[in-house]
Amino acid sequence: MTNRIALCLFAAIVILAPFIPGFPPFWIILLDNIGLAAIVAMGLVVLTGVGGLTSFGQAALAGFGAYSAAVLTTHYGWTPLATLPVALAVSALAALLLGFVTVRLAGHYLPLGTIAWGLALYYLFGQLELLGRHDGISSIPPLSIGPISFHEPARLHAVIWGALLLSGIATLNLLDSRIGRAIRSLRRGSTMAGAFGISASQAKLIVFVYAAVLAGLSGWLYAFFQSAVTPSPFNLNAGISYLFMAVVGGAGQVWGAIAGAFIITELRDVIQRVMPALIADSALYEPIVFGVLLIVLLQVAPDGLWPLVQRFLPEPKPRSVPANAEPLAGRAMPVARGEQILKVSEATKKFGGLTAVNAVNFGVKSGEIVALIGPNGAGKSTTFNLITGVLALSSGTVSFAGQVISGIGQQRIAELGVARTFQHVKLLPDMSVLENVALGGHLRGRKGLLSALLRLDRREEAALFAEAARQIERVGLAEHMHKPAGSLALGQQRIVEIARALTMNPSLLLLDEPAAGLRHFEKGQLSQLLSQLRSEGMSLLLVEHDMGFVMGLTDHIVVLDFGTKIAEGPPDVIRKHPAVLEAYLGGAAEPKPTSPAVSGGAEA
Ligand SMILES: Nc1ncnc2c1ncn2[C@@H]1O[C@H](COP(=O)(O)OP(=O)(O)OP(=O)(O)O)[C@@H](O)[C@H]1O
Repeated sequence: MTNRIALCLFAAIVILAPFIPGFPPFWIILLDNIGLAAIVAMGLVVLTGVGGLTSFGQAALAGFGAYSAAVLTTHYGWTPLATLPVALAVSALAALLLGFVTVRLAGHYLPLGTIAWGLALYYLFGQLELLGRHDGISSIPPLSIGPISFHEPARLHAVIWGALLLSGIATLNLLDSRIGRAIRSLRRGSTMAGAFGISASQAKLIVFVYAAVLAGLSGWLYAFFQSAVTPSPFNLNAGISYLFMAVVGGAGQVWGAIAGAFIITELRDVIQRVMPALIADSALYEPIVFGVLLIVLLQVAPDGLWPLVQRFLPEPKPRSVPANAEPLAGRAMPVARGEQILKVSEATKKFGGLTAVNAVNFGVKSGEIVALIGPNGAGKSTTFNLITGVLALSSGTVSFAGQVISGIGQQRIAELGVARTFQHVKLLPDMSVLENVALGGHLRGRKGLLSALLRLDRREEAALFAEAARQIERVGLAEHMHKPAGSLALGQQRIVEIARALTMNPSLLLLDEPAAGLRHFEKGQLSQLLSQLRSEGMSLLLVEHDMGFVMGLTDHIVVLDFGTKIAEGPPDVIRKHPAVLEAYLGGAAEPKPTSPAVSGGAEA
């Protein structure tokens, strides 16, 4: 059973529950509170659980939805339904404005930022005359759609859980989309996302607005549920509570939001019912007991409760790879074979007093494999970062296919067709190899948020996954396609990164230590693959410490030492170059082969 069908069945049962004879009205109210909270927590599933952005301010965003409904119906006589688009738009706009400032904050500054505006908005709600100050707004008319009134609890209950169902399906759709993968990539930092043309700040803003719209929807429903709105349900405590729901339930999982909302709401309710029977002045101790129970819960299930439940559920079926998907559009090589595709001119990078790369010049011709070698700390990875736009040059330029690319930004460089792998593998370990590789095709897709939410992106997704599968087969990892990327050996993870980069369909491929961690025969296979790419016209620049691998494969070698180029030329020349021998072994011998030549080239 798919998640969507399970969600529909579950929501249907909950919606129909009040029609069971003898179903206590009090339970309907409890279920409604759970549903309302779960909608907000659903946004946090994507924002915090998937995107890694912690927000304590979601309750305040729900306030925008609630107050929009309250003001427009009571002050201006709008019909309840007409206020819905406004409530969602106001919440989205507020998130957009707050997000512009907040998502740029990194580390603990981000949650602190959300606390700051969460507090500020709560006090604002309590001060504005229009919003009735701390007394709020009462006498909100019951929700109605045309002639149908939802005054009756069972009906409003159906609307709340119907809204939760739609939110859950939209969230599942979002997570299973090109935009969803971009959001997931945020957890590995903006450098990895940027390498595939994903704007981290844009992805953060999207997820921020999405979570705010869900919070706004919950707030809008709350206004009609309570028939009154005051600032207290939108204070910082409520914001913390929503975050707890997402974390306790299992941040990152749609079912986790529902489980978390259920547990926190029910726990609070049980404490409030049981404690007065046990001790006098129980109200004093309730928050303490609640806090202790939460800590115990988090100790027992640090990843949340839903992953514990999942252990008893059948394994989800691996994603099927469409056999007859349309091929993705290709990319013409930007320069003719043999012409210079990459030119690094006087590239210099200073970190404070340290010159990591010092006026380095070299080039890569189309259809050529060039190696950048040098002892540890020579400046190789820094040079990669300068070429791919991760770091800004202190001086000098980098040109790609005749166009200066220094300063144009990581994303634009990726769009031009420069793909890379990383020295320290940057995969999403919980995601399958297939999904990780599909991330590399981000720029080859076009479908945005709306298409993802409405699932109008299936053709494009099929094409992206077919391409990802093709690249995985190409690098020889077909049997691992459906495994979590983190379960593979480190050497294999490096190969997954190559498949991911190839899915971008690059003209220039930069590989940072691709052979590290591979066994002898795997190095042979990798060498064959890279030779094959070269014969297809792709250009490659690689950083590699394995001299046997480098000498047997490359056409040209550039040697750095202490940030300065000390030699360049074909492998035969480099192997005997006195400056290279000096840099590597103090002049005692040739650069030491750490593996035999693997591509039929000369042994180092
Ligand atoms: N962000 C940074 N801030 C300060 N210094 C840095 C930074 N990045 C690199 N360096 C320094 O720049 C020098 C070159 O580092 P780089 O990582 O480019 O070397 P490398 O040749 O790739 O080495 P290795 O083979 O060990 O990976 C080193 O001295 C390193 O400590």
